[in-house]
Amino acid sequence: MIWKSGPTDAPLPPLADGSFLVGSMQAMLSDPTDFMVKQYQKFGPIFRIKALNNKFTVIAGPEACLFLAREASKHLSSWDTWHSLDAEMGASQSLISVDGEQHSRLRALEKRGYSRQTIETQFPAVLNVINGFLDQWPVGTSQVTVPQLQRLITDELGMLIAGQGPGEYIDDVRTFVRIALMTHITRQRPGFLRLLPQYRRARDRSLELSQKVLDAHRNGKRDPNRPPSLIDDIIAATNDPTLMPEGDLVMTALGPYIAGLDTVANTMSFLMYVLTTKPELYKQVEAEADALFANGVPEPADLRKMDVLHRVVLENFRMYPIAPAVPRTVKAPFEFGGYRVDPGTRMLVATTVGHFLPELHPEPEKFDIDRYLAPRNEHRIPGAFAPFSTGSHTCLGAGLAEVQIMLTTAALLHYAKFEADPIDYKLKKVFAPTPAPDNSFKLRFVKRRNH
Ligand code: HEM
Repeated sequence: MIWKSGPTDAPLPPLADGSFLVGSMQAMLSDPTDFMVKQYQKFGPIFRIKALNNKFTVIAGPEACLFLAREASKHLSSWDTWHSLDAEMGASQSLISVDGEQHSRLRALEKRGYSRQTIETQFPAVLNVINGFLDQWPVGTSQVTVPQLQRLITDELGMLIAGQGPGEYIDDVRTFVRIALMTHITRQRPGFLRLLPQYRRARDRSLELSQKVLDAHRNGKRDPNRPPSLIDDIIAATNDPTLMPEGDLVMTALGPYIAGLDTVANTMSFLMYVLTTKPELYKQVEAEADALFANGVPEPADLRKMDVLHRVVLENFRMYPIAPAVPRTVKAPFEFGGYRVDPGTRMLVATTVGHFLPELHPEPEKFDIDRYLAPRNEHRIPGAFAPFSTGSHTCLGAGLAEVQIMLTTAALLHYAKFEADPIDYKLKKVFAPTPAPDNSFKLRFVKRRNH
Protein backbone atom coordinates (compact mmCIF):
# COMPACT_ATOMS: atom_id res chain seq x y z
CA MET A 1 0.00 0.00 0.00
CA ILE A 2 1.44 3.44 -0.82
CA TRP A 3 -0.57 5.27 1.84
CA LYS A 4 -0.91 5.20 5.61
CA SER A 5 -3.27 7.00 7.96
CA GLY A 6 -2.28 9.47 10.65
CA PRO A 7 0.15 12.39 11.13
CA THR A 8 3.65 11.97 9.72
CA ASP A 9 7.00 13.82 9.43
CA ALA A 10 7.20 13.08 5.71
CA PRO A 11 7.93 16.11 3.47
CA LEU A 12 5.29 17.99 1.47
CA PRO A 13 4.73 16.67 -2.06
CA PRO A 14 6.82 18.14 -4.92
CA LEU A 15 5.58 21.31 -6.56
CA ALA A 16 4.36 20.88 -10.15
CA ASP A 17 5.86 22.77 -13.08
CA GLY A 18 4.88 26.42 -13.34
CA SER A 19 6.10 29.99 -13.19
CA PHE A 20 6.97 31.90 -10.03
CA LEU A 21 4.10 34.37 -10.45
CA VAL A 22 1.07 32.42 -11.64
CA GLY A 23 2.24 28.86 -10.96
CA SER A 24 0.56 26.26 -13.17
CA MET A 25 -2.48 28.40 -13.90
CA GLN A 26 -1.99 28.61 -17.66
CA ALA A 27 -1.45 24.88 -18.06
CA MET A 28 -4.42 24.05 -15.80
CA LEU A 29 -6.71 26.40 -17.71
CA SER A 30 -5.71 25.22 -21.16
CA ASP A 31 -5.70 21.41 -20.61
CA PRO A 32 -5.77 20.17 -16.99
CA THR A 33 -5.96 16.50 -18.02
CA ASP A 34 -2.83 16.70 -20.16
CA PHE A 35 -0.99 18.73 -17.52
CA MET A 36 -1.77 16.29 -14.71
CA VAL A 37 -0.72 13.30 -16.84
CA LYS A 38 2.64 14.97 -17.51
CA GLN A 39 3.13 15.79 -13.82
CA TYR A 40 2.27 12.19 -12.88
CA GLN A 41 4.87 10.94 -15.32
CA LYS A 42 7.45 13.33 -13.89
CA PHE A 43 6.74 13.16 -10.13
CA GLY A 44 4.63 10.05 -9.54
CA PRO A 45 1.12 9.83 -8.03
CA ILE A 46 1.28 12.90 -5.76
CA PHE A 47 2.29 16.52 -6.38
CA ARG A 48 1.19 20.04 -5.50
CA ILE A 49 -0.23 22.60 -7.89
CA LYS A 50 -0.31 26.36 -7.45
CA ALA A 51 -2.51 28.35 -9.81
CA LEU A 52 -2.51 32.02 -8.77
CA ASN A 53 -4.07 31.96 -5.27
CA ASN A 54 -5.41 28.43 -5.59
CA LYS A 55 -3.33 25.64 -4.09
CA PHE A 56 -4.12 21.96 -4.45
CA THR A 57 -2.51 18.69 -3.66
CA VAL A 58 -3.16 16.27 -6.49
CA ILE A 59 -3.18 12.52 -6.13
CA ALA A 60 -3.40 10.85 -9.52
CA GLY A 61 -3.57 7.66 -11.52
CA PRO A 62 -4.58 4.14 -10.51
CA GLU A 63 -3.14 4.63 -7.01
CA ALA A 64 -5.45 7.61 -6.47
CA CYS A 65 -8.48 5.64 -7.72
CA LEU A 66 -7.76 2.88 -5.22
CA PHE A 67 -7.33 5.41 -2.42
CA LEU A 68 -10.60 7.12 -3.32
CA ALA A 69 -12.44 3.81 -3.39
CA ARG A 70 -11.03 2.47 -0.12
CA GLU A 71 -9.96 5.36 2.12
CA ALA A 72 -11.90 8.45 1.11
CA SER A 73 -14.51 8.21 3.86
CA LYS A 74 -11.81 8.29 6.56
CA HIS A 75 -9.68 11.09 5.12
CA LEU A 76 -11.57 13.20 2.61
CA SER A 77 -14.65 15.39 2.72
CA SER A 78 -16.86 16.83 -0.03
CA TRP A 79 -18.49 19.46 2.18
CA ASP A 80 -15.99 22.34 1.85
CA THR A 81 -15.99 22.01 -1.94
CA TRP A 82 -19.70 21.75 -2.60
CA HIS A 83 -21.58 23.32 0.28
CA SER A 84 -21.35 26.91 -0.99
CA LEU A 85 -23.34 25.76 -4.03
CA ASP A 86 -26.07 24.34 -1.76
CA ALA A 87 -26.21 27.67 0.06
CA GLU A 88 -26.42 29.56 -3.25
CA MET A 89 -29.69 27.70 -3.90
CA GLY A 90 -31.02 28.11 -0.38
CA ALA A 91 -30.41 24.46 0.55
CA SER A 92 -28.87 23.09 3.72
CA GLN A 93 -27.18 20.06 2.08
CA SER A 94 -27.15 17.93 -1.06
CA LEU A 95 -26.18 14.43 -2.10
CA ILE A 96 -22.86 15.59 -3.52
CA SER A 97 -21.87 17.76 -0.54
CA VAL A 98 -22.45 15.37 2.37
CA ASP A 99 -20.51 12.28 3.44
CA GLY A 100 -20.95 9.35 5.80
CA GLU A 101 -24.33 8.19 7.11
CA GLN A 102 -26.28 11.20 5.78
CA HIS A 103 -24.80 10.65 2.33
CA SER A 104 -25.86 6.98 2.35
CA ARG A 105 -29.42 7.98 3.30
CA LEU A 106 -29.71 10.61 0.56
CA ARG A 107 -28.16 8.28 -1.99
CA ALA A 108 -30.68 5.57 -1.14
CA LEU A 109 -33.48 8.13 -1.54
CA GLU A 110 -32.33 9.36 -4.97
CA LYS A 111 -31.21 6.00 -6.34
CA ARG A 112 -34.47 4.92 -7.94
CA GLY A 113 -35.08 8.24 -9.74
CA TYR A 114 -31.59 8.25 -11.28
CA SER A 115 -31.51 4.54 -12.08
CA ARG A 116 -30.98 2.80 -15.40
CA GLN A 117 -34.60 1.53 -15.16
CA THR A 118 -35.84 5.12 -15.33
CA ILE A 119 -34.73 5.30 -18.95
CA GLU A 120 -35.12 1.62 -19.86
CA THR A 121 -38.86 1.78 -19.13
CA GLN A 122 -39.34 4.91 -21.27
CA PHE A 123 -37.66 4.33 -24.65
CA PRO A 124 -40.71 5.47 -26.69
CA ALA A 125 -40.79 8.80 -24.84
CA VAL A 126 -37.05 9.37 -25.41
CA LEU A 127 -37.45 8.63 -29.11
CA ASN A 128 -40.34 11.11 -29.30
CA VAL A 129 -38.10 13.81 -27.85
CA ILE A 130 -35.36 12.99 -30.38
CA ASN A 131 -37.77 13.07 -33.32
CA GLY A 132 -39.22 16.38 -32.12
CA PHE A 133 -35.69 17.78 -31.86
CA LEU A 134 -34.91 16.72 -35.44
CA ASP A 135 -38.21 18.11 -36.73
CA GLN A 136 -37.21 21.55 -35.45
CA TRP A 137 -33.76 21.44 -37.08
CA PRO A 138 -34.04 22.54 -40.73
CA VAL A 139 -32.44 19.94 -43.00
CA GLY A 140 -29.26 21.26 -44.65
CA THR A 141 -28.38 23.63 -41.79
CA SER A 142 -25.60 23.46 -39.22
CA GLN A 143 -25.79 24.07 -35.47
CA VAL A 144 -23.06 24.57 -32.87
CA THR A 145 -22.77 21.07 -31.44
CA VAL A 146 -22.48 21.55 -27.67
CA PRO A 147 -25.47 23.88 -27.02
CA GLN A 148 -27.58 21.91 -29.49
CA LEU A 149 -26.89 18.63 -27.70
CA GLN A 150 -27.30 20.28 -24.28
CA ARG A 151 -30.82 21.16 -25.35
CA LEU A 152 -31.62 17.62 -26.52
CA ILE A 153 -30.06 15.84 -23.54
CA THR A 154 -31.71 18.13 -20.98
CA ASP A 155 -35.08 17.74 -22.69
CA GLU A 156 -34.68 13.98 -22.42
CA LEU A 157 -33.58 13.98 -18.77
CA GLY A 158 -36.19 16.52 -17.68
CA MET A 159 -38.94 14.50 -19.30
CA LEU A 160 -37.62 11.16 -17.98
CA ILE A 161 -36.92 12.16 -14.39
CA ALA A 162 -39.11 15.19 -13.70
CA GLY A 163 -41.99 14.69 -16.16
CA GLN A 164 -41.20 17.78 -18.28
CA GLY A 165 -38.36 19.33 -20.28
CA PRO A 166 -36.87 22.71 -19.28
CA GLY A 167 -38.69 24.51 -22.14
CA GLU A 168 -37.94 28.22 -22.24
CA TYR A 169 -35.74 27.93 -19.12
CA ILE A 170 -32.90 26.02 -20.82
CA ASP A 171 -30.68 29.07 -21.40
CA ASP A 172 -31.18 30.21 -17.79
CA VAL A 173 -30.20 26.83 -16.42
CA ARG A 174 -27.18 26.75 -18.72
CA THR A 175 -25.96 30.22 -17.67
CA PHE A 176 -26.61 29.55 -13.99
CA VAL A 177 -24.83 26.19 -13.89
CA ARG A 178 -21.86 27.36 -15.93
CA ILE A 179 -21.11 30.39 -13.77
CA ALA A 180 -21.93 28.62 -10.49
CA LEU A 181 -19.57 25.71 -11.26
CA MET A 182 -16.77 27.94 -12.56
CA THR A 183 -16.88 30.26 -9.53
CA HIS A 184 -17.75 27.84 -6.70
CA ILE A 185 -16.17 24.53 -7.74
CA THR A 186 -13.40 24.78 -10.36
CA ARG A 187 -12.71 28.42 -9.40
CA GLN A 188 -11.66 29.21 -12.96
CA ARG A 189 -13.52 32.52 -12.68
CA PRO A 190 -13.75 35.19 -9.93
CA GLY A 191 -16.67 35.08 -7.49
CA PHE A 192 -17.88 38.60 -8.35
CA LEU A 193 -19.48 37.14 -11.52
CA ARG A 194 -22.25 35.94 -9.23
CA LEU A 195 -23.17 39.57 -8.53
CA LEU A 196 -23.97 40.27 -12.18
CA PRO A 197 -27.70 40.76 -12.90
CA GLN A 198 -27.50 38.26 -15.79
CA TYR A 199 -26.36 35.54 -13.38
CA ARG A 200 -28.86 36.40 -10.65
CA ARG A 201 -31.71 36.34 -13.10
CA ALA A 202 -30.54 32.98 -14.50
CA ARG A 203 -30.34 31.54 -10.97
CA ASP A 204 -33.78 32.83 -9.99
CA ARG A 205 -35.36 31.56 -13.20
CA SER A 206 -33.75 28.13 -12.72
CA LEU A 207 -35.22 27.91 -9.23
CA GLU A 208 -38.56 29.03 -10.65
CA LEU A 209 -38.47 26.09 -13.08
CA SER A 210 -37.77 23.76 -10.21
CA GLN A 211 -40.64 25.21 -8.17
CA LYS A 212 -43.02 24.69 -11.12
CA VAL A 213 -42.00 21.04 -11.38
CA LEU A 214 -42.64 20.54 -7.66
CA ASP A 215 -46.01 22.29 -7.91
CA ALA A 216 -47.04 20.13 -10.86
CA HIS A 217 -46.25 16.97 -8.88
CA ARG A 218 -47.95 18.24 -5.75
CA ASN A 219 -51.08 19.15 -7.67
CA GLY A 220 -51.48 15.54 -8.68
CA LYS A 221 -50.78 16.06 -12.36
CA ARG A 222 -48.58 13.00 -12.44
CA ASP A 223 -49.57 10.29 -14.89
CA PRO A 224 -50.84 7.45 -12.61
CA ASN A 225 -49.54 4.89 -15.10
CA ARG A 226 -45.98 6.04 -14.55
CA PRO A 227 -43.91 4.70 -11.64
CA PRO A 228 -42.95 7.29 -8.99
CA SER A 229 -40.17 9.58 -10.15
CA LEU A 230 -37.30 11.27 -8.31
CA ILE A 231 -39.59 14.25 -7.72
CA ASP A 232 -42.30 12.10 -6.13
CA ASP A 233 -39.68 10.38 -3.98
CA ILE A 234 -38.13 13.59 -2.64
CA ILE A 235 -41.52 15.18 -1.93
CA ALA A 236 -42.53 12.07 0.01
CA ALA A 237 -39.22 12.20 1.93
CA THR A 238 -40.08 15.61 3.44
CA ASN A 239 -42.02 13.57 6.03
CA ASP A 240 -38.60 13.14 7.61
CA PRO A 241 -37.02 16.62 7.83
CA THR A 242 -33.67 15.11 8.89
CA LEU A 243 -33.54 13.52 5.44
CA MET A 244 -35.19 16.07 3.15
CA PRO A 245 -36.00 19.41 4.76
CA GLU A 246 -38.74 21.27 2.86
CA GLY A 247 -36.20 24.03 2.04
CA ASP A 248 -33.92 21.59 0.17
CA LEU A 249 -36.59 20.48 -2.29
CA VAL A 250 -36.11 23.24 -4.85
CA MET A 251 -32.41 22.56 -5.26
CA THR A 252 -32.88 18.80 -5.34
CA ALA A 253 -35.64 19.02 -7.97
CA LEU A 254 -33.31 21.01 -10.23
CA GLY A 255 -30.94 18.00 -10.36
CA PRO A 256 -32.38 16.40 -13.53
CA TYR A 257 -31.91 19.67 -15.44
CA ILE A 258 -28.31 20.09 -14.30
CA ALA A 259 -27.13 16.48 -14.37
CA GLY A 260 -26.63 16.11 -18.13
CA LEU A 261 -25.60 19.63 -19.13
CA ASP A 262 -21.84 19.36 -18.68
CA THR A 263 -21.64 15.58 -18.65
CA VAL A 264 -23.79 13.68 -21.15
CA ALA A 265 -24.01 16.62 -23.58
CA ASN A 266 -20.24 17.17 -23.67
CA THR A 267 -19.57 13.43 -23.90
CA MET A 268 -22.01 13.16 -26.81
CA SER A 269 -20.40 16.16 -28.52
CA PHE A 270 -17.04 14.37 -28.43
CA LEU A 271 -18.77 11.22 -29.66
CA MET A 272 -20.31 13.02 -32.64
CA TYR A 273 -16.88 14.52 -33.36
CA VAL A 274 -15.37 11.01 -33.35
CA LEU A 275 -18.08 9.55 -35.58
CA THR A 276 -18.25 12.39 -38.10
CA THR A 277 -14.47 12.47 -38.50
CA LYS A 278 -14.05 8.66 -38.73
CA PRO A 279 -16.27 7.58 -41.65
CA GLU A 280 -15.51 3.86 -41.20
CA LEU A 281 -16.77 3.90 -37.61
CA TYR A 282 -19.76 6.06 -38.58
CA LYS A 283 -20.81 3.45 -41.17
CA GLN A 284 -20.50 0.55 -38.71
CA VAL A 285 -22.52 2.31 -36.01
CA GLU A 286 -25.13 3.44 -38.55
CA ALA A 287 -25.58 -0.18 -39.72
CA GLU A 288 -25.94 -1.35 -36.09
CA ALA A 289 -28.47 1.43 -35.45
CA ASP A 290 -30.54 0.50 -38.51
CA ALA A 291 -30.64 -3.12 -37.31
CA LEU A 292 -31.62 -1.95 -33.81
CA PHE A 293 -34.67 -0.06 -35.14
CA ALA A 294 -35.62 -2.64 -37.78
CA ASN A 295 -38.63 -3.79 -35.71
CA GLY A 296 -39.66 -0.41 -34.29
CA VAL A 297 -38.90 0.67 -30.71
CA PRO A 298 -35.99 -1.46 -29.44
CA GLU A 299 -35.86 -3.38 -26.19
CA PRO A 300 -33.13 -2.48 -23.64
CA ALA A 301 -31.59 -5.93 -24.23
CA ASP A 302 -31.20 -5.10 -27.96
CA LEU A 303 -29.42 -1.86 -27.14
CA ARG A 304 -26.96 -3.74 -24.94
CA LYS A 305 -26.06 -5.93 -27.91
CA MET A 306 -24.75 -2.98 -29.96
CA ASP A 307 -21.15 -4.11 -29.81
CA VAL A 308 -19.39 -1.49 -31.95
CA LEU A 309 -21.33 1.46 -30.52
CA HIS A 310 -20.68 0.21 -26.98
CA ARG A 311 -16.94 0.04 -27.57
CA VAL A 312 -16.96 3.47 -29.27
CA VAL A 313 -18.73 4.86 -26.19
CA LEU A 314 -16.16 3.28 -23.84
CA GLU A 315 -13.23 4.58 -25.87
CA ASN A 316 -14.87 8.01 -26.03
CA PHE A 317 -15.18 7.97 -22.20
CA ARG A 318 -11.50 7.06 -21.94
CA MET A 319 -10.15 9.66 -24.34
CA TYR A 320 -12.53 12.50 -23.49
CA PRO A 321 -13.40 12.23 -19.78
CA ILE A 322 -15.55 15.18 -18.77
CA ALA A 323 -14.45 15.00 -15.13
CA PRO A 324 -10.65 14.75 -15.25
CA ALA A 325 -10.49 15.00 -11.45
CA VAL A 326 -12.86 15.22 -8.47
CA PRO A 327 -12.34 17.84 -5.73
CA ARG A 328 -12.20 17.11 -2.00
CA THR A 329 -10.83 18.59 1.25
CA VAL A 330 -8.67 16.64 3.69
CA LYS A 331 -10.30 16.02 7.07
CA ALA A 332 -7.77 13.59 8.60
CA PRO A 333 -3.99 13.49 7.91
CA PHE A 334 -2.31 10.77 5.90
CA GLU A 335 0.86 9.92 4.04
CA PHE A 336 0.70 9.10 0.34
CA GLY A 337 3.62 7.92 -1.79
CA GLY A 338 6.09 9.07 0.88
CA TYR A 339 4.64 12.60 1.22
CA ARG A 340 2.40 14.13 3.83
CA VAL A 341 -1.10 15.49 3.33
CA ASP A 342 -2.35 17.75 6.13
CA PRO A 343 -5.94 18.39 7.30
CA GLY A 344 -7.53 21.35 5.51
CA THR A 345 -5.58 20.73 2.26
CA ARG A 346 -7.64 21.19 -0.89
CA MET A 347 -7.30 18.09 -3.04
CA LEU A 348 -7.88 17.03 -6.59
CA VAL A 349 -8.19 13.30 -7.07
CA ALA A 350 -7.19 12.91 -10.71
CA THR A 351 -9.15 9.74 -11.36
CA THR A 352 -8.69 9.79 -15.15
CA VAL A 353 -4.91 10.19 -15.39
CA GLY A 354 -4.77 6.39 -15.77
CA HIS A 355 -6.73 6.74 -19.04
CA PHE A 356 -3.59 8.19 -20.66
CA LEU A 357 -0.81 6.00 -19.25
CA PRO A 358 0.79 3.74 -21.90
CA GLU A 359 1.45 1.04 -19.28
CA LEU A 360 -2.34 0.68 -18.87
CA HIS A 361 -3.54 1.67 -22.34
CA PRO A 362 -0.85 1.11 -25.03
CA GLU A 363 -0.67 4.02 -27.52
CA PRO A 364 -3.07 6.06 -25.36
CA GLU A 365 -3.41 8.80 -27.99
CA LYS A 366 -4.91 6.31 -30.48
CA PHE A 367 -8.73 5.91 -30.67
CA ASP A 368 -8.83 2.12 -30.55
CA ILE A 369 -12.09 0.32 -29.79
CA ASP A 370 -10.37 -3.07 -29.66
CA ARG A 371 -9.00 -2.23 -26.22
CA TYR A 372 -12.30 -3.47 -24.81
CA LEU A 373 -12.14 -6.93 -26.37
CA ALA A 374 -10.82 -9.97 -24.50
CA PRO A 375 -8.09 -10.62 -23.60
CA ARG A 376 -7.14 -6.90 -23.48
CA ASN A 377 -10.19 -5.68 -21.52
CA GLU A 378 -8.30 -2.54 -20.58
CA HIS A 379 -11.33 -1.01 -18.86
CA ARG A 380 -11.28 -3.79 -16.28
CA ILE A 381 -7.71 -3.13 -15.07
CA PRO A 382 -8.10 -1.68 -11.52
CA GLY A 383 -7.74 2.09 -11.59
CA ALA A 384 -7.26 2.25 -15.38
CA PHE A 385 -10.75 3.45 -16.32
CA ALA A 386 -12.86 5.75 -14.12
CA PRO A 387 -14.94 8.15 -16.23
CA PHE A 388 -17.64 8.24 -13.52
CA SER A 389 -15.16 8.49 -10.61
CA THR A 390 -15.07 5.80 -7.93
CA GLY A 391 -15.89 5.30 -4.24
CA SER A 392 -18.99 6.38 -2.36
CA HIS A 393 -19.74 9.44 -4.54
CA THR A 394 -19.40 7.53 -7.85
CA CYS A 395 -21.84 8.97 -10.36
CA LEU A 396 -25.32 7.86 -9.34
CA GLY A 397 -26.59 8.35 -12.90
CA ALA A 398 -23.84 6.29 -14.59
CA GLY A 399 -26.13 3.46 -15.77
CA LEU A 400 -28.80 5.89 -16.94
CA ALA A 401 -26.18 8.05 -18.70
CA GLU A 402 -24.67 5.11 -20.54
CA VAL A 403 -28.07 3.97 -21.84
CA GLN A 404 -28.99 7.55 -22.74
CA ILE A 405 -25.78 8.02 -24.74
CA MET A 406 -26.19 4.69 -26.55
CA LEU A 407 -29.88 5.22 -27.36
CA THR A 408 -29.54 8.86 -28.39
CA THR A 409 -26.55 8.17 -30.64
CA ALA A 410 -28.22 5.16 -32.26
CA ALA A 411 -31.41 7.16 -32.85
CA LEU A 412 -29.62 10.21 -34.26
CA LEU A 413 -27.71 8.03 -36.74
CA HIS A 414 -30.79 6.01 -37.70
CA TYR A 415 -33.17 8.95 -38.16
CA ALA A 416 -30.68 11.38 -39.72
CA LYS A 417 -27.38 11.80 -41.54
CA PHE A 418 -24.83 14.18 -39.98
CA GLU A 419 -21.53 15.67 -41.06
CA ALA A 420 -18.92 17.66 -39.21
CA ASP A 421 -18.93 21.35 -40.15
CA PRO A 422 -16.29 22.30 -41.13
CA ILE A 423 -15.83 18.89 -42.70
CA ASP A 424 -12.14 18.82 -41.72
CA TYR A 425 -12.73 20.14 -38.16
CA LYS A 426 -9.66 19.63 -35.96
CA LEU A 427 -10.60 19.07 -32.32
CA LYS A 428 -10.00 22.03 -30.06
CA LYS A 429 -11.06 21.45 -26.46
CA VAL A 430 -12.38 24.13 -24.13
CA PHE A 431 -12.73 23.69 -20.37
CA ALA A 432 -15.73 25.75 -19.31
CA PRO A 433 -16.10 24.23 -16.80
CA THR A 434 -15.81 20.65 -18.08
CA PRO A 435 -14.03 19.68 -21.34
CA ALA A 436 -15.96 19.95 -24.61
CA PRO A 437 -15.22 20.59 -28.30
CA ASP A 438 -15.05 24.35 -28.92
CA ASN A 439 -17.91 26.26 -30.52
CA SER A 440 -16.36 26.15 -34.00
CA PHE A 441 -17.44 22.49 -34.13
CA LYS A 442 -20.85 22.35 -35.75
CA LEU A 443 -23.01 19.47 -36.90
CA ARG A 444 -24.61 19.64 -40.32
CA PHE A 445 -27.99 17.90 -40.60
CA VAL A 446 -27.53 16.50 -44.12
CA LYS A 447 -30.79 14.58 -44.52
CA ARG A 448 -33.61 12.76 -42.74
CA ARG A 449 -33.09 9.01 -43.18
CA ASN A 450 -36.08 7.59 -41.27
CA HIS A 451 -38.97 8.69 -39.08
C1 HEM B 1 -21.30 11.16 -19.29
C2 HEM B 1 -22.11 11.30 -18.27
C3 HEM B 1 -21.70 11.52 -16.84
C4 HEM B 1 -20.47 11.52 -16.26
C5 HEM B 1 -19.12 11.29 -16.95
C6 HEM B 1 -20.66 11.77 -14.86
C7 HEM B 1 -19.64 11.84 -13.93
C8 HEM B 1 -19.83 12.10 -12.59
C9 HEM B 1 -18.77 12.33 -11.65
C10 HEM B 1 -17.29 12.30 -11.99
C11 HEM B 1 -19.34 12.54 -10.44
C12 HEM B 1 -18.65 12.94 -9.16
C13 HEM B 1 -18.16 11.79 -8.37
C14 HEM B 1 -17.26 12.21 -7.25
O1 HEM B 1 -17.30 13.36 -6.74
O2 HEM B 1 -16.47 11.36 -6.86
C15 HEM B 1 -20.78 12.43 -10.60
C16 HEM B 1 -21.70 12.54 -9.57
C17 HEM B 1 -23.06 12.43 -9.75
N1 HEM B 1 -23.73 12.23 -10.94
FE1 HEM B 1 -22.87 11.99 -12.76
N2 HEM B 1 -22.01 11.91 -14.61
C18 HEM B 1 -22.68 11.76 -15.79
C19 HEM B 1 -24.05 11.83 -15.97
C20 HEM B 1 -24.97 11.87 -14.98
C21 HEM B 1 -26.40 11.81 -15.17
C22 HEM B 1 -27.10 11.70 -16.51
C23 HEM B 1 -26.96 11.87 -13.93
C24 HEM B 1 -28.42 11.84 -13.54
C25 HEM B 1 -29.39 11.80 -14.38
C26 HEM B 1 -25.91 11.97 -12.96
C27 HEM B 1 -26.09 12.04 -11.60
C28 HEM B 1 -25.07 12.19 -10.68
C29 HEM B 1 -25.30 12.35 -9.26
C30 HEM B 1 -26.66 12.38 -8.57
C31 HEM B 1 -24.03 12.50 -8.67
C32 HEM B 1 -23.73 12.69 -7.18
C33 HEM B 1 -23.42 11.33 -6.55
C34 HEM B 1 -22.98 11.41 -5.10
O3 HEM B 1 -22.46 12.44 -4.67
O4 HEM B 1 -23.20 10.42 -4.39
N3 HEM B 1 -24.71 11.96 -13.63
N4 HEM B 1 -21.06 12.18 -11.92
